[in-house]
Amino acid sequence: MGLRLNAHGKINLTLDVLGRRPDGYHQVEMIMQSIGLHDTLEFAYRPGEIVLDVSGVPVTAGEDNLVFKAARLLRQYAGEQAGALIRLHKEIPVAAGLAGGSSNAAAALRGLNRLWQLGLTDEQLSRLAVRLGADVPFCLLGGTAIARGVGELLTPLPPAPRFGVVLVKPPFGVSTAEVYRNLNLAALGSRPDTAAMAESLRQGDLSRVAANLCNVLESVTIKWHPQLQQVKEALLAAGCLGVLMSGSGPTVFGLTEDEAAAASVARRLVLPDCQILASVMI
Ligand SMILES: C[C@](O)(CO)[C@H](O)COP(=O)(O)OP(=O)(O)OC[C@H]1O[C@@H](n2ccc(N)nc2=O)[C@H](O)[C@@H]1O
Ligand SMILES: Nc1ncnc2c1ncn2[C@@H]1O[C@H](COP(=O)(O)OP(=O)(O)OP(=O)(O)O)[C@@H](O)[C@H]1O
Repeated sequence: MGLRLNAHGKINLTLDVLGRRPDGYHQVEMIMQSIGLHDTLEFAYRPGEIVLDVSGVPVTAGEDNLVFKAARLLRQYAGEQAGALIRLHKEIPVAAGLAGGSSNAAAALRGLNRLWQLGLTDEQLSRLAVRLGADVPFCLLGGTAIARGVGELLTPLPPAPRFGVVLVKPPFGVSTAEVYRNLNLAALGSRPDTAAMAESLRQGDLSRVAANLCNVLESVTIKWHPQLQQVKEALLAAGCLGVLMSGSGPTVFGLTEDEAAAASVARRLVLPDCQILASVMI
């Protein structure tokens, strides 16, 4: 297999919801951050058919896999004679709030654009990306960015420090659609200060970054799963400087000075049934 791409997960350092649109989607303002944890996609040309082979964390290999959907979308430009064998190896937990599927879709768009020599620009790919999911345009861009609109209007921020990230994935998933649907916009409680978070990142000030972590979707997911509050407390007790739920959850993350400190916290944590991973902001 000639072409190999990493598809990185993300965490949300802030997540604010500004309103509900007539189509049911929500206007958001959030600071998104890529992390080292990644899946891998390999691409080889195959005339006339798209074949997807999945290994690692179990996920559908059928037509509802986002890699398949991305390939279908791009094939409109390549023609039916174009095809590919795509090998997807999954490490990112599924339905976790880490954009695993979205990052796979973004990597599929990038990989097949190259494999089929389509020459689509980043802007063209981004317009296709949002049709696959609100997080997919960010996953194409990567790094650190403010996302607005439904998540597709991106303002890149300077590269953030490589702070360590401890990820705790409880033994259940949540539906992003259900979480948004149950959000009470009239009673959001504390809201993120996006500008203050962007400035804290620019200064590389971990204690200020920690103090500005805020995600309004916690009000829904933690109410449904109060054990997430205990996970947050356990991460703080184990030495993380700040903790937050990522996206719609249920993964909770803690921040440390660097990846080695994250690995040390991950080794010390005892949270039965939870998956615990050490990673880094990239
Ligand atoms: C929670 C986040 O992951 C934070 O980055 C995103 O806002 C969600 O991104 P995503 O999972 O890629 O979202 P999609 O797959 O496009 O949408 C899943 C469902 O979430 C809801 N949704 C998503 C994004 C958004 N801005 N408003 C919404 O209301 C919609 O009900 C949608 O049917
Ligand atoms: N390649 C894929 N990897 C993971 N999940 C996929 C993939 N393709 C389709 N899915 C489906 O997408 C749903 C959401 O999975 P995903 O891991 O992307 O969730 P998530 O991390 O909560 O995403 P986000 O943070 O973007 O909301 C799952 O129900 C899963 O079956």
